[in-house]
Amino acid sequence: MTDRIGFGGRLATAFAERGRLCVGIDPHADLLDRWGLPDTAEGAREFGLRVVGAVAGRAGIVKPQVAFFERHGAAGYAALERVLAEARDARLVIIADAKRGDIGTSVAAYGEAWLTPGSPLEADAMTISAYQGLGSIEPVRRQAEAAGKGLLVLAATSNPEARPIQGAVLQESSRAGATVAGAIVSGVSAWNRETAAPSGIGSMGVVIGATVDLVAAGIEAADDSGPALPVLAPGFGHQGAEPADFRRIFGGLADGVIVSESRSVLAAGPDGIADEILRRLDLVGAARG
Ligand SMILES: O=C(O)c1cc(=O)[nH]c(=O)n1[C@@H]1O[C@H](COP(=O)(O)O)[C@@H](O)[C@H]1O
Repeated sequence: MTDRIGFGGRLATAFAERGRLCVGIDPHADLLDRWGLPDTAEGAREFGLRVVGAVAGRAGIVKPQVAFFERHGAAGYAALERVLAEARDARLVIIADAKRGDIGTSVAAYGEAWLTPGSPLEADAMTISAYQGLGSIEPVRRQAEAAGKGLLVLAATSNPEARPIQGAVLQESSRAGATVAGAIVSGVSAWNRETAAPSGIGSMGVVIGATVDLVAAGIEAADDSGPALPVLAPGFGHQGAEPADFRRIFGGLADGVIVSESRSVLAAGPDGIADEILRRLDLVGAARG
């Protein structure tokens, strides 16, 4: 069933009501230890449930990093399903940080897993890579549009090793002369403008690290004729970027920025996380609305 509000609409509501902080759910082994939990699927489940409990009623968006559950095998997936169900019940916007990508027929199976309403792994949006060509993820784009879900396509990631590849300049195609990152941002922006967006934010977005120099990466601000482009922005907190700087960092893309933090929030531990979420929300406070 099509959700008319769509990912962009749910994001706009979350921004207006709870700010734009997204809390990562990354059950690293050392964090589990700090939280007094075992490094097992049960530990990851308990960690995830407690993070969801702390976010609910404070911030509006969570981003489970799938790999930290996947490393526990089938039991890890069962744990993730529980955490996702709890986050859905709490009406949080869920971004599955799955970073999938493949040729069309295979990538569609990923879309079914993460974006199909009723799937045990159902999220509101997923991270995806287009390094097999933007066209390779078209099937997931269609699935997302039909189900009112969102895509966040890796464009310029926060890790410094990404620069030589994501900053490489295209030789052929209609986007010759653009960097890989710039071409992904302009391609996804075009998709975003084509997607019906009843709110001011669209549902097709990108991932750009807050540690990235947008000009050096060849990324131009979206043209402002359509709905804002959702921009999942990790790199705040532990990786060094300051949440309060997000407008300066993202310039013309700032309206769609999701300020994502994992370790900087999670390191507060089970007793401190609720206050830390409120503190980080205050830092991004100017962003509300
Ligand atoms: O897609 C992501 O979320 C992501 C993209 C990126 O460019 N850099 C990046 O760090 N991430 C993820 O964002 C989170 C960052 O975690 P912290 O550095 O602890 O805030 C991790 O879950 C990463 O997998």
